[in-house]
Amino acid sequence: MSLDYIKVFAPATVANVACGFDVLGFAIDSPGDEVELTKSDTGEVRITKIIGDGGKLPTDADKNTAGVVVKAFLEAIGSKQGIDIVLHKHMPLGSGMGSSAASSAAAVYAANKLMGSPLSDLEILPFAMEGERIACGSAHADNVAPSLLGGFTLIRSYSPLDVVKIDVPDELFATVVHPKIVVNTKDARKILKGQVPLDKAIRQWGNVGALIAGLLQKDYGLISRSLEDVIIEPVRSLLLPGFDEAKQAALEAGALGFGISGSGPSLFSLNRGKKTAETVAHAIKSVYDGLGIETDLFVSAVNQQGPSIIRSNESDSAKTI
Ligand SMILES: Nc1ncnc2c1ncn2[C@@H]1O[C@H](COP(=O)(O)OP(=O)(O)O)[C@@H](O)[C@H]1O
Ligand SMILES: N[C@@H](CCOP(=O)(O)O)C(=O)O
Repeated sequence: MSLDYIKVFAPATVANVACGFDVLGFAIDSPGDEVELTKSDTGEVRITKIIGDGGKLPTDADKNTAGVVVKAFLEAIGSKQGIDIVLHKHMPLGSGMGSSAASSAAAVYAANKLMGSPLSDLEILPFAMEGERIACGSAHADNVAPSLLGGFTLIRSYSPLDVVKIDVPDELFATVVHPKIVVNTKDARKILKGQVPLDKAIRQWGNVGALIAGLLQKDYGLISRSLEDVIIEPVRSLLLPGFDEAKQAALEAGALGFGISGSGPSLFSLNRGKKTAETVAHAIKSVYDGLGIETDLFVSAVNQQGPSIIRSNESDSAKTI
């Protein structure tokens, strides 16, 4: 039986991880986006339905990340296959949890499977990056790489693309708090300065190297000392009400470190143990409760799986036998 229909989930992500602007990111278990892809004989890639976006997202396949990545993938493999896409959005747009990237990762992973997996997961990453270009004008990979490959990823180089997966300690848990305000990645990139003073660069690359060493050596003290961003956070935190108070509350509640998730407004902390991660989540929530801003809380280990197949016409037919 040929694969004609597939439904795939891809996870939300925390990009930057404090010191690693555009180079570090990790996946969490939930939330995430789902896509359903069905082969058609139209020869076109179409977004036929979007559920859960409140009507905010474009259904034009050239404007929605899910459509853009499938088109880029089909073109690269020289296929004229028609594909209909149903997108289930489970994340608000402009959340800082890699909402646009989760759609891209799910869609390109599903398309590759539907076409018989001609390419590896690493080979389809550049198509997922094209989704980010549409979403925010920059083809950064620090959300799409962990969403597509799972785990904690480091982009050593963009040209040529060189992605490294980093092992993390089992006891490491992330807290992600989404205050219900919107920050568009495009806008949050525009306010950044194009140049970095040497003293700040020295401090930042020291932190990136040490964070990776801390993760690999399971050295929580080193992880904690390295979760510091002296370049991006001082600028972007000005956009985020309650940021300083939330940071203080998270650190007092036992977080190893705290920062902006992606371009915000979501905030993240890394913690030793699930219990601490939950305590930290509630400490941050209290700050936002005090400001009258609603929050969604997520606590998760680093998701190692990346995308998962929820169903397909093959799995459906296997069930009916
Ligand atoms: N499938 C999609 N999911 C989310 N955003 C999308 C999608 N397709 C296009 N976009 C556009 O991307 C922008 C949101 O992306 P971004 O600001 O990076 O949010 P996030 O930080 O949640 O990823 C919006 O302008 C939205 O219209
Ligand atoms: N490195 C990017 C990451 C943006 O993440 P998002 O989840 O806010 O889209 C940046 O910081 O601009």
